[in-house]
Amino acid sequence: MSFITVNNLWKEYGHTVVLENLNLTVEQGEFCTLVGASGCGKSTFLKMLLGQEQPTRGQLALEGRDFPGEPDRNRGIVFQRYSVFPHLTVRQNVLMGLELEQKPLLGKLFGKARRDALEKVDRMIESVGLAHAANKWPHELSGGMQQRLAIAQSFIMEPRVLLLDEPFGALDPGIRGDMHELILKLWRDTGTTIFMVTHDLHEGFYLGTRLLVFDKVRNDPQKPEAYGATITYDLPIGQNDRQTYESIESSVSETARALSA
Ligand SMILES: Nc1ncnc2c1ncn2[C@@H]1O[C@H](COP(=O)(O)OP(=O)(O)OP(=O)(O)O)[C@@H](O)[C@H]1O
Repeated sequence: MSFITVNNLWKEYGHTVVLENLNLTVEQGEFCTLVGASGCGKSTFLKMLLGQEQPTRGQLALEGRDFPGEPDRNRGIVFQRYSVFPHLTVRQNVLMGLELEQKPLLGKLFGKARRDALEKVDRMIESVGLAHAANKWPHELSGGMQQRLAIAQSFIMEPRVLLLDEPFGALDPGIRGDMHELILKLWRDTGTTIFMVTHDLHEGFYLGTRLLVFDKVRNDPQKPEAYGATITYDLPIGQNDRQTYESIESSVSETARALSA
């Protein structure tokens, strides 16, 4: 049995078909990168994996059972825009998830439980390269550092599935390279299954283990909402040639033009 099974999955909003007939199996520990034209439903797919949206039709299974319909601690998400708490320091931001999990009502840990949690927090902060900034406030951090913090917040919860929605999209190209190394290191250390959306086809072509291209195979210019996107390429990373890259780039650009027309 596969870790994640997607079987003839559809997502519609009213009369708009966003995703159609998605079929996919993903094993535990894979790192899938999702690319595709803007509006092709990549974030919608992540939301279904998170439990924030439900499929209209088809099956989405985790270890053979329907995905839990609500977000839970097994699934974490990092967005492009920093999602940290502005009124908490770096250390408090990372501690927060553990406190809420262990003490959902009080939101505070005490004594040994707090010391143990803080040890874990400090190890995590160190591993994302923020040890020197542990007591700083989010507004004192650069964009890259805030994103490191958001990543630490997610990994501290040890999610089995981590969803990254364009996590590096707002960062300078120089910083993105460092972030790629960071996410690959954390992924290797933890074995978390990752789905990462990116608009950068280059990024999709080398980061992780597998590239999934979301694209429309049918399009009616008179009724653009009639057909959704599906997975048109499912390729192992590192085994792709120039020609494949160019044909993906050209078909994604064509869909992007059609969607923005
Ligand atoms: N809650 C909603 N209600 C109605 N339509 C929605 C809703 N959420 C998303 N959509 C529509 O679904 C389509 C896909 O959106 P989605 O954000 O998943 O695309 P995307 O591929 O992630 O785009 P981008 O790359 O720009 O983030 C869009 O046309 C969007 O307007």
